[in-house]
Amino acid sequence: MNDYVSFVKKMACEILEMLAEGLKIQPRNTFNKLVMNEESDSIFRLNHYPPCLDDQFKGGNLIGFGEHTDPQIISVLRSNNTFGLQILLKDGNWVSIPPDQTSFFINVGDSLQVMTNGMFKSVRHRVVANKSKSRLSMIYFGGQPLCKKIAPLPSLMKGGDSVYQEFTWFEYKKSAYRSRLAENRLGEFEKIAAS
Ligand SMILES: O=C(O)CCC(=O)C(=O)O
Ligand SMILES: [Fe+2]
Repeated sequence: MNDYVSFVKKMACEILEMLAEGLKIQPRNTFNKLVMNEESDSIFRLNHYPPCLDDQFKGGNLIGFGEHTDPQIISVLRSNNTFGLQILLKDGNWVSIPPDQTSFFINVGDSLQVMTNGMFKSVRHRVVANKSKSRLSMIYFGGQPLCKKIAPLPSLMKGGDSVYQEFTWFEYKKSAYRSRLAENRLGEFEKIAAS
């Protein structure tokens, strides 16, 4: 397991470096150095969703993991071949992500959304229970140290305004623990546009 975590951490860092390069951010290690920092608040989670019998569905979706956005910078998910993960589209529809045990599913976290001033979105997702098969997933969440300040990068504001106030990862977590899973945890840090 330690080997797997080291591998996905390295991959997450390489992806973050490529993102910075694509966005012409200098230095190129702006994002990945946060995850590589010895004090980075990264976690690894294993989820198991047992199959749910038909009569528990009562016609609707039975939720295995409620809707939310991932808080950290980047999430690297792998699952078995069981459907369940869905993402919310802008039009309000949920779409299923086809499971593929040979692929990684990469998610932008709230922190990356803030650092890119909303250019990259942390997509809302959830897991619905499967009627016949159990789902297993493992996710590495690459985060920053608790004391690190999170704010939009000046080079990405291009003369526009910052959409978020600066806050520390510790402040985000403190406020997230007080909130419900489905809440927009960035709401508290959004700047109100002057009218
Ligand atoms: O189990 C999954 O596919 C996703 C779980 C998830 O979104 C999470 O652990 O944050
Ligand atoms: Fe998630």
